Amino acid sequence: MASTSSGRPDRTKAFNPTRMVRVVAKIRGFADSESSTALWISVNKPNGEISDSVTISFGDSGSRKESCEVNYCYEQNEGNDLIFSREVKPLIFGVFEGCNSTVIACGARGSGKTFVIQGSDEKPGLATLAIAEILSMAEQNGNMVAISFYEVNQEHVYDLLDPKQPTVSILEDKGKIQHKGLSQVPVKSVTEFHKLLASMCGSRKSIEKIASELPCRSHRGLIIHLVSPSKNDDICLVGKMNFVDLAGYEDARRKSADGLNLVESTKINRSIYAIHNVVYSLNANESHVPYRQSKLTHMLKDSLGGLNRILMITCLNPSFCQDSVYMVSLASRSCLGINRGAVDSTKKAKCSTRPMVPSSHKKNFLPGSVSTTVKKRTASKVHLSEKKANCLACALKERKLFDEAIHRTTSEKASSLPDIVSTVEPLEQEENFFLASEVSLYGKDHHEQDASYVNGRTNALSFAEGDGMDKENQHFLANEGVSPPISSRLRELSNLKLPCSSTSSYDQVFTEIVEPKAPIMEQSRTLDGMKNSLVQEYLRFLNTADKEDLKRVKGIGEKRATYIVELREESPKPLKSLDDLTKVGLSAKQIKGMMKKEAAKLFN
Ligand SMILES: Nc1ncnc2c1ncn2[C@@H]1O[C@H](COP(=O)(O)OP(=O)(O)OP(=O)(O)O)[C@@H](O)[C@H]1O
Repeated sequence: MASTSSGRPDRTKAFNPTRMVRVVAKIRGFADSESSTALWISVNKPNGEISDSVTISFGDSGSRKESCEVNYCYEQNEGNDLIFSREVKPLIFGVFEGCNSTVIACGARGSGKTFVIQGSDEKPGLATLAIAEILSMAEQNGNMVAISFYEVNQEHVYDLLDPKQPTVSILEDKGKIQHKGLSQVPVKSVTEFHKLLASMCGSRKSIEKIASELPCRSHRGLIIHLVSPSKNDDICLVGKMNFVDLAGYEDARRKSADGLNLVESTKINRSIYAIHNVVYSLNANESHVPYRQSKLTHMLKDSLGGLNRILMITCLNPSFCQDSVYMVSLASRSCLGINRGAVDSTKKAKCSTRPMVPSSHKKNFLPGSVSTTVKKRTASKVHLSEKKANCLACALKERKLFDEAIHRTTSEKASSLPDIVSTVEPLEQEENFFLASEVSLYGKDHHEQDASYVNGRTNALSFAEGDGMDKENQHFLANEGVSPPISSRLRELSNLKLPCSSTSSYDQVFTEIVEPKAPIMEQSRTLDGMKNSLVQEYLRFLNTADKEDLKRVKGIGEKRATYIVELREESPKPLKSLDDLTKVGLSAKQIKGMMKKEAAKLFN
């Protein structure tokens, strides 16, 4: 352990001033029940163990290869103890200096998150190893240690150490975050820590049966609070170490193994996107960090920004899993900014060490993009029965702490139900929002539909708002605003020298060079193909883009963009052909005009 002569940790070894976020991957070992098939993941570590950036590729040599970059990747044979000594121990030194750290395990379902964070009796996880280390260091330094355990389920936070608490409220006062109703229990030894875990497991038995039949995807967190006496006796520095075992990512459209409905599943995925968005924003030094996009990120706010440290461990299934690829690509996106970052020495101390990525570059750098839309929603728009159903599921849902502990009995849950139903926390009341995440990279088609379910409104906007749209109609042909990505793409395609109509360029190219056997048929077939592909691309964009991107398309203003987003609640792909654009109030003439404008050569 690095420490100064006074016994305090050596800060210089704990901090790398240019790195706030580190993203590593861990390929899980095979579980006993699995047959060890050929691995579909390969890792390229250009500098071996000291590589600061490694490439992970997916698929065997014969199939499609996708790849992405992370800071490091731990392979199957590399255990929690190695990850602990290389990744977590340095963070612990920071905690003793009053600097918070957060270790987040993310990944698809069954990718080994719990195994990494909690581990097993024989192979303790990172949280267990950390508490042992922190307690030992605390003893030497005369610090006090306390812990909190919580679960975030469907945007409700539950105290796992106190079953009587209905929900934990996240309050913010001048940037300071309070977890109202979350207990902190002092811990003096690892044995005490294990006893606490065991006591939580005790209440599991009575409800195990019910719990096994109920939804069980949730985020689990451990906070290790450290109170350090400073040189100045009257001031205590408090450092926090967080461990978060995120709910497993699962494509919301697939039938959930634990009976979650689409809304519940989408909500979980949104909160997973939210934490990635926060990490990305911090990493990219964005002026606005979207902490309030989910309960978990709001809760962790004071452990994520500033000089605090984040270790994101993206867990990978050893057998093929598209969700795993998707998750690691999200995590990779968060870490790309690190490698391209530069220190902005003009910023204040708190920010000066954060990597800077010019905002104009951010989108271009990234292999994928996650765009977010925060939408305020009033309580009245939530159907009460749906809300009750969700609350019921939340209240009855039980899961072990890092998969072992259950904190409430059925009767306690039942008795707390009215509270839960009637309790709307300030955040939810005022900012009951939805995070729309649109992600494109691997498995794009497969996953992007989550974005389509982002808006909880069940009633489609009526054409009473048509006035506004009419204005948009009048406006759009004259509007020569900023071209959205789709426009550029359409133009790019339409600018190809294609056998489309009797344009001079086509005539020149084809009359001079080619002697077509059946020119007219060939030409019209190619033309139709191109037209069709442009139309499909355009429709796909309309079916998936977020509101802000939609608004950048000519002919689509605030009202129409809102309406398109709302249409998606009823069907993930409401616009299947150009004719369907009439659903959003565009006339056939306008549609033709719009397509002509974008791809004139094809639509003449
Ligand atoms: N390194 C490993 N070696 C052997 N088995 C492992 C390893 N990591 C995980 N497993 C096993 O794989 C299974 C899934 O692991 P785990 O429960 O940690 O995944 P998870 O990502 O937390 O799942 P979920 O998303 O459902 O919460 C478990 O049976 C676990 O014991």
